[in-house]
Amino acid sequence: MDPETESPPFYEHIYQNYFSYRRHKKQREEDIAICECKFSFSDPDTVCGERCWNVLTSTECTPGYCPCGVYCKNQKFQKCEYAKTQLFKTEGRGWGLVADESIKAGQFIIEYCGEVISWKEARRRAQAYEIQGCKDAYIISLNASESIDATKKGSIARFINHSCQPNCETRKWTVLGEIRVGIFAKQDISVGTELAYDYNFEWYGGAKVRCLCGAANCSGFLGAKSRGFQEDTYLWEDDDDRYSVEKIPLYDSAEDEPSSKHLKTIDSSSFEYTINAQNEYSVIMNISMKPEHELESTTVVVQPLDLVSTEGVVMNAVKSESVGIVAVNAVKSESMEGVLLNAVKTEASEEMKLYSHDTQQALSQKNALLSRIPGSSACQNYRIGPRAMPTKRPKHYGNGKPKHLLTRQVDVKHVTQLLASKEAREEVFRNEEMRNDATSQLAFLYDEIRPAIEEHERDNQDCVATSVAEKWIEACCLKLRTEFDLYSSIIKNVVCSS
Ligand SMILES: C[S@@+](CC[C@H](N)C(=O)[O-])C[C@H]1O[C@@H](n2cnc3c(N)ncnc32)[C@H](O)[C@@H]1O
Repeated sequence: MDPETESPPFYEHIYQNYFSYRRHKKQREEDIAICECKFSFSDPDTVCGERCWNVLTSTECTPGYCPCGVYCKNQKFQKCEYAKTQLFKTEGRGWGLVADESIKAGQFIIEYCGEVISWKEARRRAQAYEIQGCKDAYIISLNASESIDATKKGSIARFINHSCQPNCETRKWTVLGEIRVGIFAKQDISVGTELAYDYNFEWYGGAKVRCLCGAANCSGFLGAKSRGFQEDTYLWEDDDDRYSVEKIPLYDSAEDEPSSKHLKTIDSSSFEYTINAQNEYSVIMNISMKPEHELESTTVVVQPLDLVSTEGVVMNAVKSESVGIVAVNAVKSESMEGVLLNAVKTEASEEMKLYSHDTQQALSQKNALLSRIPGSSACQNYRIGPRAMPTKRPKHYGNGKPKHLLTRQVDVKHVTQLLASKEAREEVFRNEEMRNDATSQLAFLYDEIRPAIEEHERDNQDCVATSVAEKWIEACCLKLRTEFDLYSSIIKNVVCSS
Protein backbone atom coordinates (compact mmCIF):
# COMPACT_ATOMS: atom_id res chain seq x y z
CA MET A 1 0.00 0.00 0.00
CA ASP A 2 1.25 3.49 -0.81
CA PRO A 3 2.23 5.05 2.53
CA GLU A 4 1.20 8.49 1.23
CA THR A 5 -2.41 7.47 0.73
CA GLU A 6 -2.64 4.96 3.57
CA SER A 7 -4.97 6.00 6.36
CA PRO A 8 -5.81 4.43 9.71
CA PRO A 9 -8.60 1.85 9.84
CA PHE A 10 -12.05 3.43 10.10
CA TYR A 11 -13.38 4.66 13.44
CA GLU A 12 -16.00 7.26 14.27
CA HIS A 13 -14.47 10.50 15.50
CA ILE A 14 -16.13 11.91 18.62
CA TYR A 15 -15.38 14.96 20.78
CA GLN A 16 -17.13 13.81 23.95
CA ASN A 17 -17.53 10.47 25.64
CA TYR A 18 -20.41 8.45 24.30
CA PHE A 19 -22.79 6.88 26.83
CA SER A 20 -24.76 3.89 25.72
CA TYR A 21 -25.13 1.57 28.70
CA ARG A 22 -26.12 4.39 31.03
CA ARG A 23 -27.02 8.06 30.82
CA HIS A 24 -24.61 10.93 31.40
CA LYS A 25 -24.95 11.92 35.07
CA LYS A 26 -27.09 14.97 35.67
CA GLN A 27 -25.15 17.32 37.90
CA ARG A 28 -27.24 18.45 40.87
CA GLU A 29 -27.00 22.12 41.72
CA GLU A 30 -25.76 21.39 45.24
CA ASP A 31 -22.90 19.32 43.80
CA ILE A 32 -21.56 22.11 41.61
CA ALA A 33 -18.18 23.32 42.88
CA ILE A 34 -17.94 27.09 42.70
CA CYS A 35 -14.52 28.68 42.99
CA GLU A 36 -13.69 32.06 44.47
CA CYS A 37 -11.67 33.41 41.56
CA LYS A 38 -12.29 36.96 40.42
CA PHE A 39 -11.72 38.22 36.92
CA SER A 40 -9.52 41.25 36.60
CA PHE A 41 -8.82 43.08 33.34
CA SER A 42 -5.33 43.88 34.60
CA ASP A 43 -4.46 40.18 34.94
CA PRO A 44 -6.82 38.21 32.68
CA ASP A 45 -4.50 35.22 32.24
CA THR A 46 -4.48 34.09 35.86
CA VAL A 47 -8.24 33.72 36.13
CA CYS A 48 -9.22 30.17 37.19
CA GLY A 49 -5.54 29.29 36.96
CA GLU A 50 -3.35 27.13 39.15
CA ARG A 51 -4.62 28.70 42.39
CA CYS A 52 -8.30 28.13 41.56
CA TRP A 53 -9.91 25.73 44.04
CA ASN A 54 -11.48 23.76 41.25
CA VAL A 55 -8.21 23.44 39.34
CA LEU A 56 -6.51 22.28 42.53
CA THR A 57 -9.05 19.48 42.86
CA SER A 58 -9.01 18.59 39.14
CA THR A 59 -12.58 19.78 38.65
CA GLU A 60 -13.70 21.96 35.76
CA CYS A 61 -15.79 25.04 36.49
CA THR A 62 -19.44 24.80 35.50
CA PRO A 63 -20.60 27.40 32.95
CA GLY A 64 -23.15 29.73 34.47
CA TYR A 65 -21.78 29.17 37.98
CA CYS A 66 -18.14 30.27 37.73
CA PRO A 67 -17.74 33.82 39.08
CA CYS A 68 -15.43 34.57 36.13
CA GLY A 69 -18.18 33.87 33.59
CA VAL A 70 -16.99 33.78 30.00
CA TYR A 71 -13.44 34.56 31.09
CA CYS A 72 -13.10 31.31 33.01
CA LYS A 73 -10.04 29.38 31.86
CA ASN A 74 -10.95 26.17 33.59
CA GLN A 75 -13.25 24.57 31.03
CA LYS A 76 -10.66 23.01 28.76
CA PHE A 77 -12.32 19.61 28.40
CA GLN A 78 -15.71 21.22 27.80
CA LYS A 79 -14.34 23.63 25.19
CA CYS A 80 -12.03 21.04 23.56
CA GLU A 81 -9.02 23.31 24.08
CA TYR A 82 -6.58 20.83 22.64
CA ALA A 83 -2.94 21.27 21.61
CA LYS A 84 -2.23 20.96 17.88
CA THR A 85 -1.23 17.42 16.98
CA GLN A 86 -0.60 15.44 13.82
CA LEU A 87 -1.18 11.80 12.96
CA PHE A 88 1.79 9.91 11.53
CA LYS A 89 2.76 6.35 10.67
CA THR A 90 5.39 4.92 13.00
CA GLU A 91 7.96 2.23 12.34
CA GLY A 92 6.36 -0.92 13.68
CA ARG A 93 3.93 0.61 16.18
CA GLY A 94 1.08 1.45 13.84
CA TRP A 95 -0.11 5.06 13.86
CA GLY A 96 1.04 7.62 16.38
CA LEU A 97 0.56 11.28 17.26
CA VAL A 98 3.19 14.04 17.17
CA ALA A 99 3.07 17.55 18.61
CA ASP A 100 2.29 20.10 15.89
CA GLU A 101 3.18 23.03 18.15
CA SER A 102 5.37 23.37 21.21
CA ILE A 103 3.64 22.15 24.32
CA LYS A 104 4.43 23.28 27.85
CA ALA A 105 4.93 20.93 30.82
CA GLY A 106 1.58 20.37 32.54
CA GLN A 107 -0.44 21.50 29.52
CA PHE A 108 -3.69 19.72 28.68
CA ILE A 109 -3.16 18.12 25.28
CA ILE A 110 -6.32 16.22 24.44
CA GLU A 111 -9.14 14.24 25.98
CA TYR A 112 -9.18 10.46 25.62
CA CYS A 113 -12.77 10.06 24.39
CA GLY A 114 -14.59 6.87 23.60
CA GLU A 115 -17.58 4.84 24.65
CA VAL A 116 -18.09 4.70 28.41
CA ILE A 117 -18.83 1.07 29.21
CA SER A 118 -19.08 -1.07 32.30
CA TRP A 119 -16.07 -2.98 33.41
CA LYS A 120 -17.73 -6.28 32.59
CA GLU A 121 -18.47 -5.09 29.08
CA ALA A 122 -14.86 -3.92 28.72
CA ARG A 123 -13.64 -7.35 29.58
CA ARG A 124 -16.10 -8.95 27.16
CA ARG A 125 -15.13 -6.56 24.36
CA ALA A 126 -11.39 -6.94 24.96
CA GLN A 127 -11.74 -10.69 24.48
CA ALA A 128 -14.03 -10.28 21.46
CA TYR A 129 -11.64 -7.83 19.76
CA GLU A 130 -8.80 -10.23 20.29
CA ILE A 131 -10.78 -13.09 18.76
CA GLN A 132 -11.68 -10.83 15.82
CA GLY A 133 -7.96 -10.24 15.28
CA CYS A 134 -7.75 -6.56 16.31
CA LYS A 135 -4.13 -6.08 17.20
CA ASP A 136 -4.39 -2.53 18.47
CA ALA A 137 -6.16 -2.18 21.80
CA TYR A 138 -7.96 1.03 22.76
CA ILE A 139 -9.68 0.30 26.09
CA ILE A 140 -8.49 2.19 29.14
CA SER A 141 -9.78 2.27 32.69
CA LEU A 142 -12.00 5.18 33.77
CA ASN A 143 -12.76 4.25 37.38
CA ALA A 144 -13.24 1.09 39.45
CA SER A 145 -16.38 0.13 37.59
CA GLU A 146 -16.12 1.68 34.14
CA SER A 147 -13.82 1.88 31.14
CA ILE A 148 -13.47 3.92 27.98
CA ASP A 149 -13.42 2.04 24.70
CA ALA A 150 -12.09 4.10 21.78
CA THR A 151 -11.98 1.17 19.34
CA LYS A 152 -14.99 2.15 17.26
CA LYS A 153 -15.71 5.65 18.52
CA GLY A 154 -13.00 7.88 19.87
CA SER A 155 -10.94 11.05 19.76
CA ILE A 156 -7.55 11.32 18.12
CA ALA A 157 -6.01 10.57 21.55
CA ARG A 158 -6.63 6.90 20.69
CA PHE A 159 -3.53 7.07 18.48
CA ILE A 160 -1.12 7.97 21.26
CA ASN A 161 1.33 5.12 21.70
CA HIS A 162 2.92 3.74 24.84
CA SER A 163 6.40 4.56 26.06
CA CYS A 164 8.25 3.38 29.15
CA GLN A 165 9.85 6.84 29.22
CA PRO A 166 6.80 8.94 28.41
CA ASN A 167 6.52 12.68 27.80
CA CYS A 168 2.79 12.63 28.62
CA GLU A 169 0.54 11.17 31.28
CA THR A 170 -3.17 10.55 31.80
CA ARG A 171 -5.03 12.55 34.43
CA LYS A 172 -8.59 12.23 35.56
CA TRP A 173 -10.75 15.30 35.86
CA THR A 174 -14.29 15.81 37.03
CA VAL A 175 -16.26 17.62 34.37
CA LEU A 176 -19.96 18.40 34.94
CA GLY A 177 -20.18 15.53 37.41
CA GLU A 178 -18.47 12.90 35.25
CA ILE A 179 -14.87 11.71 35.39
CA ARG A 180 -13.00 12.28 32.13
CA VAL A 181 -9.49 11.28 31.10
CA GLY A 182 -7.09 13.83 29.68
CA ILE A 183 -3.61 13.48 28.23
CA PHE A 184 -1.28 16.05 29.81
CA ALA A 185 2.34 16.93 29.05
CA LYS A 186 4.81 15.73 31.69
CA GLN A 187 7.52 17.98 30.27
CA ASP A 188 8.02 20.62 27.59
CA ILE A 189 7.48 18.98 24.21
CA SER A 190 8.81 20.45 20.99
CA VAL A 191 7.12 20.43 17.56
CA GLY A 192 7.49 17.11 15.75
CA THR A 193 8.05 15.03 18.92
CA GLU A 194 5.93 11.92 19.27
CA LEU A 195 3.50 12.01 22.19
CA ALA A 196 3.46 8.93 24.43
CA TYR A 197 2.23 7.93 27.86
CA ASP A 198 2.80 4.88 30.00
CA TYR A 199 -0.01 2.36 29.50
CA ASN A 200 0.70 0.56 32.76
CA PHE A 201 -2.41 -0.05 34.85
CA GLU A 202 -4.74 2.08 32.75
CA TRP A 203 -4.86 -0.07 29.65
CA TYR A 204 -6.69 -3.19 28.64
CA GLY A 205 -4.22 -4.77 26.26
CA GLY A 206 -5.36 -7.79 24.33
CA ALA A 207 -2.46 -9.86 23.12
CA LYS A 208 0.95 -9.67 24.68
CA VAL A 209 2.74 -7.05 22.69
CA ARG A 210 6.45 -6.50 22.60
CA CYS A 211 7.15 -2.89 23.43
CA LEU A 212 9.03 -1.03 20.73
CA CYS A 213 9.27 2.29 22.56
CA GLY A 214 13.05 2.14 22.47
CA ALA A 215 13.50 3.63 25.95
CA ALA A 216 16.58 2.60 27.91
CA ASN A 217 14.36 1.48 30.80
CA CYS A 218 11.85 -0.33 28.54
CA SER A 219 9.97 -3.03 30.47
CA GLY A 220 9.82 -5.17 27.33
CA PHE A 221 6.08 -5.55 26.98
CA LEU A 222 3.19 -3.20 26.64
CA GLY A 223 1.23 -2.50 29.76
CA ALA A 224 2.90 -5.47 31.41
CA LYS A 225 1.38 -4.34 34.66
CA SER A 226 -2.00 -3.36 33.34
CA ARG A 227 -4.99 -5.25 34.58
CA GLY A 228 -5.97 -6.26 31.07
CA PHE A 229 -2.71 -8.07 30.56
CA GLN A 230 -3.64 -11.72 30.87
CA GLU A 231 -1.22 -14.58 31.11
CA ASP A 232 -3.38 -16.74 28.92
CA THR A 233 -3.99 -14.31 26.07
CA TYR A 234 -3.14 -15.30 22.56
CA LEU A 235 0.31 -14.48 21.30
CA TRP A 236 0.32 -13.10 17.77
CA GLU A 237 2.72 -14.95 15.58
CA ASP A 238 2.90 -13.12 12.31
CA ASP A 239 5.92 -11.29 11.02
CA ASP A 240 5.14 -8.17 13.02
CA ASP A 241 7.86 -7.80 15.64
CA ARG A 242 5.40 -6.56 18.22
CA TYR A 243 3.49 -9.79 18.37
CA SER A 244 6.10 -12.50 18.72
CA VAL A 245 6.78 -13.07 22.36
CA GLU A 246 8.94 -15.86 23.63
CA LYS A 247 8.81 -15.22 27.33
CA ILE A 248 6.33 -14.39 30.02
CA PRO A 249 6.88 -10.68 30.61
CA LEU A 250 8.87 -9.33 33.49
CA TYR A 251 6.76 -7.09 35.61
CA ASP A 252 9.70 -5.10 36.89
CA SER A 253 9.98 -1.71 35.30
CA ALA A 254 10.83 1.83 36.25
CA GLU A 255 7.46 1.92 38.01
CA ASP A 256 8.93 -0.33 40.69
CA GLU A 257 11.88 1.90 41.35
CA PRO A 258 10.92 4.38 43.99
CA SER A 259 13.55 6.92 43.12
CA SER A 260 12.50 7.31 39.51
CA LYS A 261 8.83 8.05 39.96
CA HIS A 262 6.46 10.20 41.89
CA LEU A 263 5.14 7.74 44.37
CA LYS A 264 1.84 7.42 46.08
CA THR A 265 3.13 6.24 49.39
CA ILE A 266 1.78 5.26 52.71
CA ASP A 267 3.79 6.57 55.56
CA SER A 268 4.01 3.69 58.02
CA SER A 269 4.57 5.99 60.96
CA SER A 270 1.18 7.51 60.40
CA PHE A 271 -0.80 4.38 59.70
CA GLU A 272 -3.22 4.11 62.57
CA TYR A 273 -5.48 1.31 63.56
CA THR A 274 -7.54 2.01 66.61
CA ILE A 275 -10.37 0.43 68.52
CA ASN A 276 -12.21 2.61 70.95
CA ALA A 277 -14.46 1.83 73.86
CA GLN A 278 -17.50 1.82 71.60
CA ASN A 279 -15.87 -0.92 69.53
CA GLU A 280 -15.36 1.37 66.55
CA TYR A 281 -12.49 0.34 64.38
CA SER A 282 -10.71 3.03 62.56
CA VAL A 283 -7.91 2.85 60.03
CA ILE A 284 -6.28 6.06 58.97
CA MET A 285 -3.63 6.26 56.33
CA ASN A 286 -1.49 9.17 55.33
CA ILE A 287 -0.79 9.38 51.66
CA SER A 288 1.70 11.53 49.85
CA MET A 289 2.19 12.21 46.16
CA LYS A 290 5.76 13.37 45.98
CA PRO A 291 9.15 12.06 45.00
CA GLU A 292 10.56 9.96 47.80
CA HIS A 293 13.08 12.56 48.90
CA GLU A 294 10.35 15.17 49.34
CA LEU A 295 7.93 13.02 51.24
CA GLU A 296 5.55 14.95 53.37
CA SER A 297 2.25 13.36 54.20
CA THR A 298 -1.25 14.68 54.37
CA THR A 299 -3.61 13.08 56.81
CA VAL A 300 -7.23 12.76 56.00
CA VAL A 301 -9.21 11.48 58.91
CA VAL A 302 -12.70 10.25 58.46
CA GLN A 303 -14.75 10.00 61.59
CA PRO A 304 -16.37 6.64 62.18
CA LEU A 305 -19.91 6.57 60.95
CA ASP A 306 -22.86 5.01 62.56
CA LEU A 307 -23.51 2.49 59.89
CA VAL A 308 -24.95 -0.96 59.69
CA SER A 309 -23.58 -3.96 57.90
CA THR A 310 -24.31 -7.65 57.80
CA GLU A 311 -20.69 -8.34 58.32
CA GLY A 312 -20.35 -5.93 61.17
CA VAL A 313 -17.76 -3.97 59.26
CA VAL A 314 -18.37 -0.99 57.11
CA MET A 315 -15.54 0.64 55.29
CA ASN A 316 -15.87 4.25 54.48
CA ALA A 317 -13.38 5.38 51.90
CA VAL A 318 -12.75 8.91 50.84
CA LYS A 319 -11.36 8.98 47.40
CA SER A 320 -9.78 11.70 45.40
CA GLU A 321 -9.21 11.01 41.70
CA SER A 322 -5.79 12.58 41.78
CA VAL A 323 -4.38 10.84 44.82
CA GLY A 324 -6.42 7.67 45.03
CA ILE A 325 -7.87 6.34 48.25
CA VAL A 326 -6.88 8.69 51.02
CA ALA A 327 -8.58 7.18 54.00
CA VAL A 328 -10.32 4.03 54.88
CA ASN A 329 -12.50 3.84 57.90
CA ALA A 330 -13.97 0.72 59.34
CA VAL A 331 -16.83 0.89 61.75
CA LYS A 332 -18.18 -1.91 63.78
CA SER A 333 -21.83 -1.56 64.49
CA GLU A 334 -25.09 -3.41 64.92
CA SER A 335 -25.45 -6.65 63.08
CA MET A 336 -27.91 -6.55 60.26
CA GLU A 337 -28.96 -10.06 61.11
CA GLY A 338 -29.66 -8.85 64.61
CA VAL A 339 -31.91 -6.16 63.26
CA LEU A 340 -33.86 -8.51 61.07
CA LEU A 341 -34.53 -10.82 63.99
CA ASN A 342 -36.87 -13.57 62.90
CA ALA A 343 -36.27 -13.09 59.24
CA VAL A 344 -32.88 -14.72 59.44
CA LYS A 345 -33.01 -16.31 62.91
CA THR A 346 -29.71 -15.02 64.19
CA GLU A 347 -28.09 -15.71 67.53
CA ALA A 348 -27.25 -12.08 67.82
CA SER A 349 -26.01 -11.79 71.37
CA GLU A 350 -23.54 -14.64 71.13
CA GLU A 351 -22.35 -13.50 67.77
CA MET A 352 -21.86 -9.96 68.97
CA LYS A 353 -19.36 -11.16 71.54
CA LEU A 354 -17.29 -12.59 68.74
CA TYR A 355 -17.45 -9.55 66.58
CA SER A 356 -14.52 -7.66 67.94
CA HIS A 357 -12.16 -10.52 67.17
CA ASP A 358 -13.67 -11.50 63.86
CA THR A 359 -14.16 -7.97 62.67
CA GLN A 360 -10.58 -7.15 63.33
CA GLN A 361 -9.52 -10.20 61.40
CA ALA A 362 -11.88 -9.43 58.59
CA LEU A 363 -10.47 -5.97 58.42
CA SER A 364 -6.97 -7.14 57.89
CA GLN A 365 -7.71 -10.19 55.80
CA LYS A 366 -10.94 -9.83 53.98
CA ASN A 367 -11.98 -6.30 53.32
CA ALA A 368 -9.07 -4.06 53.93
CA LEU A 369 -6.57 -6.44 52.36
CA LEU A 370 -3.82 -4.09 53.24
CA SER A 371 -0.86 -4.91 55.31
CA ARG A 372 2.47 -3.25 55.56
CA ILE A 373 5.33 -5.47 54.59
CA PRO A 374 8.15 -5.01 57.09
CA GLY A 375 11.37 -3.82 55.57
CA SER A 376 9.80 -2.85 52.27
CA SER A 377 11.87 -0.09 50.77
CA ALA A 378 9.37 1.67 48.60
CA CYS A 379 6.68 2.21 51.24
CA GLN A 380 4.22 1.19 48.56
CA ASN A 381 3.46 -2.42 49.23
CA TYR A 382 0.18 -3.96 50.19
CA ARG A 383 -1.06 -7.46 50.46
CA ILE A 384 -3.90 -8.52 48.24
CA GLY A 385 -5.49 -11.87 48.78
CA PRO A 386 -7.46 -14.13 46.47
CA ARG A 387 -10.88 -13.47 47.94
CA ALA A 388 -9.04 -13.72 51.21
CA MET A 389 -10.86 -15.19 54.14
CA PRO A 390 -9.85 -15.48 57.74
CA THR A 391 -7.74 -18.56 58.29
CA LYS A 392 -8.73 -19.14 61.88
CA ARG A 393 -10.98 -22.05 62.71
CA PRO A 394 -14.70 -21.33 62.56
CA LYS A 395 -16.56 -20.84 65.79
CA HIS A 396 -18.81 -23.64 66.97
CA TYR A 397 -21.95 -23.28 69.00
CA GLY A 398 -24.03 -25.62 71.13
CA ASN A 399 -25.46 -27.47 68.15
CA GLY A 400 -21.97 -28.22 66.89
CA LYS A 401 -22.46 -26.39 63.61
CA PRO A 402 -19.73 -24.02 62.53
CA LYS A 403 -20.78 -20.38 62.36
CA HIS A 404 -19.20 -18.31 59.63
CA LEU A 405 -20.22 -14.98 61.01
CA LEU A 406 -18.51 -13.00 58.34
CA THR A 407 -19.91 -14.78 55.35
CA ARG A 408 -23.53 -15.03 56.37
CA GLN A 409 -25.79 -13.53 53.77
CA VAL A 410 -29.25 -12.12 54.32
CA ASP A 411 -31.84 -14.04 52.35
CA VAL A 412 -33.11 -11.09 50.34
CA LYS A 413 -35.94 -13.03 48.72
CA HIS A 414 -37.21 -14.09 52.12
CA VAL A 415 -36.88 -10.60 53.56
CA THR A 416 -38.76 -8.97 50.70
CA GLN A 417 -41.76 -11.16 51.49
CA LEU A 418 -42.07 -9.10 54.64
CA LEU A 419 -42.35 -5.91 52.64
CA ALA A 420 -45.79 -4.56 51.97
CA SER A 421 -45.30 -2.45 48.87
CA LYS A 422 -44.19 -3.41 45.38
CA GLU A 423 -41.94 -0.30 45.25
CA ALA A 424 -40.12 -1.39 48.40
CA ARG A 425 -39.54 -4.87 47.02
CA GLU A 426 -38.30 -3.45 43.72
CA GLU A 427 -35.92 -1.10 45.51
CA VAL A 428 -34.44 -3.96 47.50
CA PHE A 429 -34.08 -6.16 44.41
CA ARG A 430 -32.42 -3.29 42.55
CA ASN A 431 -29.92 -2.85 45.35
CA GLU A 432 -29.31 -6.57 45.49
CA GLU A 433 -28.51 -6.57 41.78
CA MET A 434 -26.02 -3.75 42.24
CA ARG A 435 -24.41 -5.59 45.14
CA ASN A 436 -24.13 -8.72 42.99
CA ASP A 437 -22.53 -6.74 40.16
CA ALA A 438 -19.99 -5.22 42.53
CA THR A 439 -19.22 -8.68 43.90
CA SER A 440 -18.54 -10.09 40.47
CA GLN A 441 -16.47 -7.05 39.56
CA LEU A 442 -14.28 -7.77 42.54
CA ALA A 443 -13.90 -11.35 41.42
CA PHE A 444 -13.00 -10.21 37.89
CA LEU A 445 -10.49 -7.77 39.31
CA TYR A 446 -8.79 -10.50 41.22
CA ASP A 447 -8.53 -12.58 38.04
CA GLU A 448 -7.10 -9.60 36.21
CA ILE A 449 -4.42 -8.74 38.72
CA ARG A 450 -3.56 -12.35 39.45
CA PRO A 451 -0.53 -12.36 37.10
CA ALA A 452 0.96 -9.40 38.94
CA ILE A 453 0.35 -10.98 42.32
CA GLU A 454 1.69 -14.34 41.25
CA GLU A 455 4.75 -12.75 39.74
CA HIS A 456 5.47 -11.05 43.03
CA GLU A 457 4.93 -14.25 44.92
CA ARG A 458 7.47 -15.93 42.64
CA ASP A 459 9.88 -13.17 43.58
CA ASN A 460 9.06 -13.90 47.19
CA GLN A 461 8.15 -10.26 47.72
CA ASP A 462 4.67 -10.99 48.93
CA CYS A 463 3.41 -7.69 47.73
CA VAL A 464 2.08 -5.74 44.77
CA ALA A 465 2.46 -2.16 43.68
CA THR A 466 0.40 0.68 45.08
CA SER A 467 -1.69 1.25 41.96
CA VAL A 468 -2.84 -2.38 41.95
CA ALA A 469 -3.67 -2.19 45.63
CA GLU A 470 -5.63 1.01 45.05
CA LYS A 471 -7.74 -0.57 42.34
CA TRP A 472 -8.39 -3.47 44.67
CA ILE A 473 -9.41 -1.16 47.50
CA GLU A 474 -11.66 0.80 45.17
CA ALA A 475 -13.46 -2.37 44.09
CA CYS A 476 -13.74 -3.55 47.72
CA CYS A 477 -15.20 -0.21 48.72
CA LEU A 478 -17.69 -0.34 45.87
CA LYS A 479 -18.79 -3.76 47.02
CA LEU A 480 -19.11 -2.58 50.59
CA ARG A 481 -21.04 0.50 49.53
CA THR A 482 -23.50 -1.55 47.51
CA GLU A 483 -23.85 -3.94 50.45
CA PHE A 484 -24.55 -1.02 52.70
CA ASP A 485 -27.14 0.36 50.26
CA LEU A 486 -28.81 -3.02 50.07
CA TYR A 487 -29.03 -3.58 53.80
CA SER A 488 -30.02 -0.04 54.63
CA SER A 489 -32.83 -0.22 52.05
CA ILE A 490 -33.98 -3.48 53.69
CA ILE A 491 -33.96 -1.90 57.15
CA LYS A 492 -35.72 1.23 55.95
CA ASN A 493 -38.43 -0.75 54.20
CA VAL A 494 -38.84 -3.30 56.98
CA VAL A 495 -39.25 -0.48 59.49
CA CYS A 496 -41.73 1.32 57.21
CA SER A 497 -43.71 -1.88 56.68
CA SER A 498 -44.04 -2.71 60.36
C1 LIG B 1 -4.16 2.90 21.72
S1 LIG B 1 -3.44 2.12 20.35
C2 LIG B 1 -2.28 3.31 19.80
C3 LIG B 1 -2.46 3.62 18.33
C4 LIG B 1 -2.06 2.53 17.40
N1 LIG B 1 -0.63 2.57 17.18
C5 LIG B 1 -2.80 2.60 16.09
O1 LIG B 1 -2.21 2.47 15.04
O2 LIG B 1 -4.01 2.78 16.10
C6 LIG B 1 -2.51 0.90 21.18
C7 LIG B 1 -1.86 -0.07 20.25
O3 LIG B 1 -0.74 0.54 19.59
C8 LIG B 1 0.37 -0.37 19.55
N2 LIG B 1 1.44 0.22 20.37
C9 LIG B 1 1.35 1.31 21.14
N3 LIG B 1 2.52 1.58 21.73
C10 LIG B 1 3.37 0.62 21.35
C11 LIG B 1 4.72 0.33 21.67
N4 LIG B 1 5.45 1.08 22.48
N5 LIG B 1 5.29 -0.76 21.11
C12 LIG B 1 4.57 -1.55 20.29
N6 LIG B 1 3.30 -1.32 19.93
C13 LIG B 1 2.70 -0.26 20.46
C14 LIG B 1 -0.13 -1.68 20.15
O4 LIG B 1 -0.58 -2.50 19.09
C15 LIG B 1 -1.31 -1.26 20.99
O5 LIG B 1 -2.28 -2.27 21.09
